[in-house]
Amino acid sequence: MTITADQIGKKYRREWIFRGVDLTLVAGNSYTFVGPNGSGKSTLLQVLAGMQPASAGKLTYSLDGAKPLDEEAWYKYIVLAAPYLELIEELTLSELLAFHVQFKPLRPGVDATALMDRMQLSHARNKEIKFFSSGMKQRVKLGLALFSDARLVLLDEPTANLDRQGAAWYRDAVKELLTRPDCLLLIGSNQPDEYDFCPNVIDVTQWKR
Ligand SMILES: Nc1ncnc2c1ncn2[C@@H]1O[C@H](COP(=O)(O)OP(=O)(O)OP(=O)(O)O)[C@@H](O)[C@H]1O
Repeated sequence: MTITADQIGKKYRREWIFRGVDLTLVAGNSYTFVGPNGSGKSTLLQVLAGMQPASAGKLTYSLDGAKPLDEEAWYKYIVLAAPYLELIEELTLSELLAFHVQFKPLRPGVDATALMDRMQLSHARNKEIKFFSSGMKQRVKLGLALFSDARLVLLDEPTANLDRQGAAWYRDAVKELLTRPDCLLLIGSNQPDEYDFCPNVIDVTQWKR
């Protein structure tokens, strides 16, 4: 998977959040977008994920050097974990995982039982998500992102609401993901310990014009 951004920009009403973004993001690598609150990290991740349309420029996704993918097919390759994305609160954890895998299978060798175990949430399998603590919900979001069979993994504020043990679990899981050469990891963060393993740190304020 390679994502190419050619002069992309995003504006809300008259305000450009970023402009003139040129990027080539290649599988087997991780990239972290940093910048102060309100600088546009989440917006850029959402545009790169195709969840928000760019206001200018062109974004292309291509697989293994082949011709660019149709925009309608992008979602098949993407998982995103972010504080602003909601889980389905009425489902139990078991039901949520069963629902999720209908659309996005888990990585080979990982099933729902193993994933609950990896998330250290087996004890809560029959609890409705609405009764989960904020840290438990964050583990679910990260677990679904890190263990789904997706080529593009986007993590916005990955350790939000996690305790020290949860943050250590995140670091182990994300490092395991980085061993996969077919996977492209994008992170939005203000917390160095969320991305200190990442060699490509990109300040989004350079595109604020
Ligand atoms: N739907 C929207 N309509 C109007 N403005 C928006 C919208 N979404 C975001 N913005 C504005 O875009 C700017 C960038 O917001 P964004 O959430 O991308 O920043 P961020 O760097 O992720 O911030 P934080 O570190 O606080 O999460 C902010 O000024 C925000 O108010």
